[in-house]
Amino acid sequence: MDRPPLTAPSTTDPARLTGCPAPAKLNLFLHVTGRRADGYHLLQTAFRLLDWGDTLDFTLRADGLVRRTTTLPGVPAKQDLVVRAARLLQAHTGCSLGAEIAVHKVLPLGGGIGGGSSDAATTLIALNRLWRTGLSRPQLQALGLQLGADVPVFVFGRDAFAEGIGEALQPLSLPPAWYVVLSPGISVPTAEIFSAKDLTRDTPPIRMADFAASTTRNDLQPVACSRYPEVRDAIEWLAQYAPATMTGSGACVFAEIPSEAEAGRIARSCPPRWKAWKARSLTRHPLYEWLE
Ligand SMILES: C[C@](O)(CO)[C@H](O)COP(=O)(O)OP(=O)(O)OC[C@H]1O[C@@H](n2ccc(N)nc2=O)[C@H](O)[C@@H]1O
Ligand SMILES: Nc1ncnc2c1ncn2[C@@H]1O[C@H](COP(=O)(O)OP(=O)(O)OP(=O)(O)O)[C@@H](O)[C@H]1O
Repeated sequence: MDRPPLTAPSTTDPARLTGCPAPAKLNLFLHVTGRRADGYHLLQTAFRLLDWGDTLDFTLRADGLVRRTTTLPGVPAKQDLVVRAARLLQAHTGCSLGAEIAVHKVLPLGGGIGGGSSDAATTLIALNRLWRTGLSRPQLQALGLQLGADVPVFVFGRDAFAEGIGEALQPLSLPPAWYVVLSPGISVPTAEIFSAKDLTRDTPPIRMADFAASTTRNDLQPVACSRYPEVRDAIEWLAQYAPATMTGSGACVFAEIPSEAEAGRIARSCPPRWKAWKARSLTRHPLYEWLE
């Protein structure tokens, strides 16, 4: 069955925001160009937002408590990026209000499609509205960066060419596209891939203008494939249909497909041990208009 598109919820109830979308992202390419003194890696990447994601509900609490009302296997509430995002916004603004947060998880965990990061960004955007804390988009991007390198792009809310550790963002105009995203059913820990001895860390920087014409790749892919053969197998399977690449640090892999019908056919023919979805690109984050 087709999914309805991710859209902003109605905001008529001042105490509740229901069905706030948290879209997935793809890294169309990812080059590791260096390493900072603190161990974080300098990257160049193109982020593409997808019309496929989690949804979150927020209910105001007057007592200042932040409570997660849903469970996420393997992730205690205190470590959940949505709870951490809410507490960070509270601490940063001195806000005395709290919230109940329900996360309706659709995106696979540890998939390189930024699920946790996007949930965190949606929490920052939604609570900034519910709590009337009035932070601007750049202020929320900076706050998001404290939670993870992938959070700022979701607050930025558009496809982006990224540098730095992924936080220096320039808007990227890309034609609409359909993708098949395939999850080989495993989680790949991002830190393990970045810390691998055999990771190439000296790819020469490209210019944003050259992105489409350059030969690009995901520098994290060979490392993930050698440690997690399922990722390599998934790329090989999808590559029968179109050039296939890993997103982020894996485990998901994707390919751009010329039509929705073909993307649907490929997704349906995915081997039963894996999961595949068709997904359309987004031009803007569905909550884009909630920030100036
Ligand atoms: C691979 C990507 O998904 C590409 O968009 C991101 O770079 C990862 O972003 P993320 O999951 O938000 O990552 P974080 O939670 O900030 O970092 C997880 C771990 O990955 C490593 N890390 C992450 C980002 C980066 N530019 N360099 C790194 O070396 C660090 O060891 C860090 O401890
Ligand atoms: N709300 C959340 N949703 C998913 N994972 C979360 C959440 N909060 C904390 N986590 C933790 O973060 C880890 C990475 O999850 P996530 O799904 O964001 O990975 P990812 O798609 O590889 O992200 P990225 O592309 O940003 O590296 C999970 O394995 C989990 O332990």
